[in-house]
Amino acid sequence: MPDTYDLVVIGAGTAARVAAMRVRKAGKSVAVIDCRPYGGTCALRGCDPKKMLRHGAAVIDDARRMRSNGVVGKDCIDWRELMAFKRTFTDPVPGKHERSYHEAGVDTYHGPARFTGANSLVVEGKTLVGGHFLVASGAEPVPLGLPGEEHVIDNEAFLAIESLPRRIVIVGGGYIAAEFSTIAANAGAQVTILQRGPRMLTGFDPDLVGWLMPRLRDAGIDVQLDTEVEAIDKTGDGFSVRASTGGVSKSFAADLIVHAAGRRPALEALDLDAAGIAHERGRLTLNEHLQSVSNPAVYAAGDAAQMGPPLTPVSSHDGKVVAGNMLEGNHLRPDYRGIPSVAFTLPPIASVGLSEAEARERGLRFRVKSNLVPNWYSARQAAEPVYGFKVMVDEGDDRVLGAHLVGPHVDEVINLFALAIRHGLTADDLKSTMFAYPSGASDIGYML
Ligand SMILES: Cc1cc2nc3c(=O)[nH]c(=O)nc-3n(C[C@H](O)[C@H](O)[C@H](O)COP(=O)(O)OP(=O)(O)OC[C@H]3O[C@@H](n4cnc5c(N)ncnc54)[C@H](O)[C@@H]3O)c2cc1C
Ligand SMILES: NC(=O)c1ccc[n+]([C@@H]2O[C@H](COP(=O)([O-])OP(=O)(O)OC[C@H]3O[C@@H](n4cnc5c(N)ncnc54)[C@H](O)[C@@H]3O)[C@@H](O)[C@H]2O)c1
Repeated sequence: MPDTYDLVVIGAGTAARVAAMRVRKAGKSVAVIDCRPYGGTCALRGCDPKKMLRHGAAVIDDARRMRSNGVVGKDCIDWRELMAFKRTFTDPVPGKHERSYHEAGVDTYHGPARFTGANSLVVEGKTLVGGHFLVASGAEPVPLGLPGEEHVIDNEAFLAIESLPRRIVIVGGGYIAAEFSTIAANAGAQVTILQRGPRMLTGFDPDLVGWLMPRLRDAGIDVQLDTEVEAIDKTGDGFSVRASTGGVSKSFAADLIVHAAGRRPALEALDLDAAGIAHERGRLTLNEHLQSVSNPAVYAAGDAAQMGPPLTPVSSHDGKVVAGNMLEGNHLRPDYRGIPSVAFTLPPIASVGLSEAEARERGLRFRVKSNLVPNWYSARQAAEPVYGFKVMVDEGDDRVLGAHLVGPHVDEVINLFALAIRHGLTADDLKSTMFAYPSGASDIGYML
């Protein structure tokens, strides 16, 4: 006999949890399935563990900048202890999540889910029939398609390594490369980033990325741009990563090679065709309500849907949208305006709203204020050599179109610009707000 539910959710990450709990609260029967420990990427293999390790790196970076400014002593990280600190957060997550599902009356299943029909899937050898299905299966690293790819570890493995190797090569130059290199280099590893494009962090403003790069290099990170990885060979004492820059071959010795070359929706194992769920080039084909265009019982959310940027707040937002649509019929659409994004480098770099290039492409009339300001108090009090901004304001209605920041506190300050963009505040609204002084926010008036 199949078990029947109003909603069957594939995945137990952020998007899944928000949707499952809302639908259950409305009195519906819900099952959640995950093939990994409960909690998802953010809590177990992404944002949260990464930021705990990064805090150790930040202490080292702080101490180095304050050297000759009153801070003395040896700065170093005990990697094993730092990892143990991380586990104080991550270890309890699966148990806590699963308990809270049970307390709410949600059934939990463990194992890979695979569709067997338009309204059924199989997990743990059991068939589950659903009124609705939510694909919240997240994302996975893109296959590199290189000889020796099996020697490359992913984010999950990196965030769990028990001892820090001496030489680390990172394939790719986006968020994960920038953040993991910051952690590893400050913890004492020699890190090389191999990025195939002409710059790192392509989702961020190019001028600000340019200002940040010397800080990565000062931390000891060797950034090789326009460098495409081609093959990985096992050597006597580790690996050799073969790459090419403008047709010239190079090789890099490594003890550990980390994947940071992008992620794609995790859909392959689901057998979407068995349920008649349309997909194209590795992405689900969804309507504006995050519902499959070909199987109306199926919705998707978060990294699996990739309608918005693959970030945790987006997964949570999507979860609310799909829960509302499944409960009351399609009436909600995701609203992706003003989503802030931060790469947690040292210092962090942040962005929200339109880029300068997008604003120009749209033919908008706007003013841009941009400057590198290490002489401002916020930077000086932290002996931070990199502090800069670029803010665009519409010439017509004075609304903030986009804000791009690099330097101390910008991972927090960007949220005030996000508030302004999402709620249509003007530059004047922001300028006339009194922010606590001295704080990162107290610089906002001077950026507009
Ligand atoms: C290293 C790293 C750092 C990040 N840092 C940040 C950050 O600082 N800020 C931020 O906003 N975002 C960050 N992100 C992105 C963020 O983690 C994701 O956008 C978010 O966690 C996605 O949530 P989700 O619910 O869509 O999917 P997930 O949390 O990935 O959940 C999907 C779940 O589905 C399960 N699953 C997949 N296939 C199946 C199957 N066939 N059967 C059963 N279960 C299945 C998986 O095991 C997984 O647990 C980071 C990502 C990474 C990789
Ligand atoms: N702080 C955050 O919010 C955060 C942190 C980590 C990850 N994430 C999410 O996870 C996603 C994946 O992160 P990511 O860093 O893996 O991807 P990314 O898309 O940010 O960057 C991947 C980079 O790798 C390069 N690349 C691809 N193949 C290559 C090869 N063979 N050789 C050299 N370079 C190659 C690409 O040109 C690209 O610039 C991000 O899009 C982001 O949404 C977010």
